[in-house]
Amino acid sequence: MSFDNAFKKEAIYINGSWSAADNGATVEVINPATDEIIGTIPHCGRAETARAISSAHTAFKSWKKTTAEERSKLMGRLADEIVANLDELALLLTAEMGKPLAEAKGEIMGGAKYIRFFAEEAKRVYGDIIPSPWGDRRILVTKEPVGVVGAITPWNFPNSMIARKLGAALASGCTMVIKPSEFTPYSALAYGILAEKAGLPAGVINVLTGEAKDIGEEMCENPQVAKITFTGSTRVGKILAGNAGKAMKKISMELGGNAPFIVFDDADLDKAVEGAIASKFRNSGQTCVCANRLYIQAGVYDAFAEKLAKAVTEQLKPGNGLDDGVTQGPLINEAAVKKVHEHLEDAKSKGGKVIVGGTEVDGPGTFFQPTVVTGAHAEMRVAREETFGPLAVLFKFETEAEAIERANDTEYGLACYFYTNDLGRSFRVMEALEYGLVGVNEGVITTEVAPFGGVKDSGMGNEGSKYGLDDYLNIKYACFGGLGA
Ligand SMILES: NC(=O)c1ccc[n+]([C@@H]2O[C@H](COP(=O)([O-])OP(=O)(O)OC[C@H]3O[C@@H](n4cnc5c(N)ncnc54)[C@H](O)[C@@H]3O)[C@@H](O)[C@H]2O)c1
Ligand SMILES: O=C[C@H](O)CS(=O)(=O)O
Repeated sequence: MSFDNAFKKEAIYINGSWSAADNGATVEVINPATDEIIGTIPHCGRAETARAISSAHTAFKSWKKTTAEERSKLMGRLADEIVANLDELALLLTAEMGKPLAEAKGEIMGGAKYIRFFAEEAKRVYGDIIPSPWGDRRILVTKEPVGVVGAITPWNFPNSMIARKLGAALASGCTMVIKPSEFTPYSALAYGILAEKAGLPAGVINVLTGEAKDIGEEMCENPQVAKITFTGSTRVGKILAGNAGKAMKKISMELGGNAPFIVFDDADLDKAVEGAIASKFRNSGQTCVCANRLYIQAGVYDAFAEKLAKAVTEQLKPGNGLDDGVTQGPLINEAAVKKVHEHLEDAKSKGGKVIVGGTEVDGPGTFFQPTVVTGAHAEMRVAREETFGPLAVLFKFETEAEAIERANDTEYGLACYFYTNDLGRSFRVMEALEYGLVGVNEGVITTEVAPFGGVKDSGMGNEGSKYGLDDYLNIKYACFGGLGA
C-alpha cells in the first residue's frame, strides 16, 4: 500500500530537476515490517549516471570557488532543514527500513550533526607556509577539493551514511552523485528536496537509483569522477576499489565488520550487559559495528549469560517500528533472516545452546527474535562471518592473551569492545587489538567528532571528525621563486 509523505520522491534528482529513468523502468520498494509495497523508484543505468556526473562536474567549477563561509552557511541551512523536518523524514525512514521511529529520529539527528560539524570544519581547511631552504624562494602549501565524488551507500543507516559523506564533500568544495541502496532509496532522494529547501545550487547534490553494478561501473570509469566513497559489504567494496583503482580514483571504503566484545572477570557485569545489549541489538543487530562475537572470561561466564538473557527478555521487543514500546525492527529482507537462521542452526549443530529466542517472529514482515546462544567456539560460522542480525553468541576464554589472540583472529578490523576495571589492562588490550574503533567499557561509541574507519578487510579512510575532510582534498605545493635574496 503506497503511502504519502512530503519527502517521498519517486524520481531521481539530477542538476536540480526530478525525472524518471530514461526507459521509464521502475522497481518496487517494500516495507520490511509489513511486506507491503510502499512505492516505486526509477531503475536507471549508465546513461542517467553519466548525466548526473556531468551535472556535478559542471557545478563543481563554481562550487569550488565559493568561500568556506558561503558553503558553511548553506550547509547550516541544510542541517536546519533536516531538523525542521525530522518527524516526516523519520516516518519515511522507518517505512522503508523498519527501524523503530525513535531510532530513525536518532539516526537523522546524527546525520544533521555530521552536516553541521563539517559546516564548521569547512572554515578550518588550513594550508602551510614552510620555511624555505632557499633565500629567493617561498614554499606554500594549499588544499583543494578533489572534484566530483561518486557515493554508494547501504540500507542500514539510509540517512546518516549519506550525511557522513555529503558533509565532508560539501565542506571541502566537492560535488556529489549519490546512489543509495535499492532497499532504502527514499531517505536518499529526500536529500534532493532538502538541498532545494536549503538553497544549494543545482548539480552540487545529485541522487539516482537503479542498477547498482551499472551505476557503480559508470562512476568508476567516468573520467569526470575524482573519487569513490563506499559504505557497504567488503565483497562490493573490493569490486569498487579494484575498478576505481584501475582509473586511479581516490577511494574511501567503510566495509564489513566482525566485532569482538570481551568481558574480563574484573568488569562491572551490569555495565557489560548494558553495553552488550546496545552494541549487539542496535538496529536489530544490523550495524557494521555490532558485537558479533562475545568473549566472556570463564570466571564470570555463567553470571554474564544469565544477566544477558534476562535483559534480552525484559528489554527487547520486536515489532513494527511505528508502534510504541517496540525496540527491535525487522531485518531488511528474507535473505537477511535466512543468514541469521543459518548462523544459528550452524551454531546449534556444533554444540551451541539457545538460552533466549531462536526463532523467526510469526506474522508479516521479516522479523527474528533477539537470540542468545552459549557454548560458542571457533569452528562455528558466526566466529568467522558477520551475522548482521539479532544473534548474540557467547565464547568462553581463560586468559587475557587468549582473548586478544582470538579477538584478532579475523580478516576484519572495524570495531571492538572490552570491559575491565583494570587500568593497566585497558591500555594493554586497547593497544593490542587490531581495529579502527575501540570501545572500552562502552558499547556504542560513534560520534561525528571522532574518526570512523576500519583496517584490514573493513576498509580504508576515516569518516567524521577533523580527519574526515582529508580524503576529499588534494594537497598542492607551490614554490614561489625569483624573489631575490
Ligand atoms: N563500515 C561502515 O561504516 C558500514 C556501515 C554500514 C554498513 N556496512 C556494511 O554493509 C553491509 C550491509 O549493507 P548492504 O547490504 O547495503 O551492503 P551491500 O554491499 O550489499 O550494498 C551496499 C551498496 O552497494 C550497492 N551495490 C551492490 N552491489 C554493487 C556493485 N556491484 N557495484 C556497485 N554498487 C553495488 C548496493 O546497491 C548498496 O547501495 C554489511 O557488511 C555492513 O557491515 C558498513
Ligand atoms: O552500520 C554502520 C554505521 O556506521 C553504524 S554507526 O551508526 O555509525 O555506529
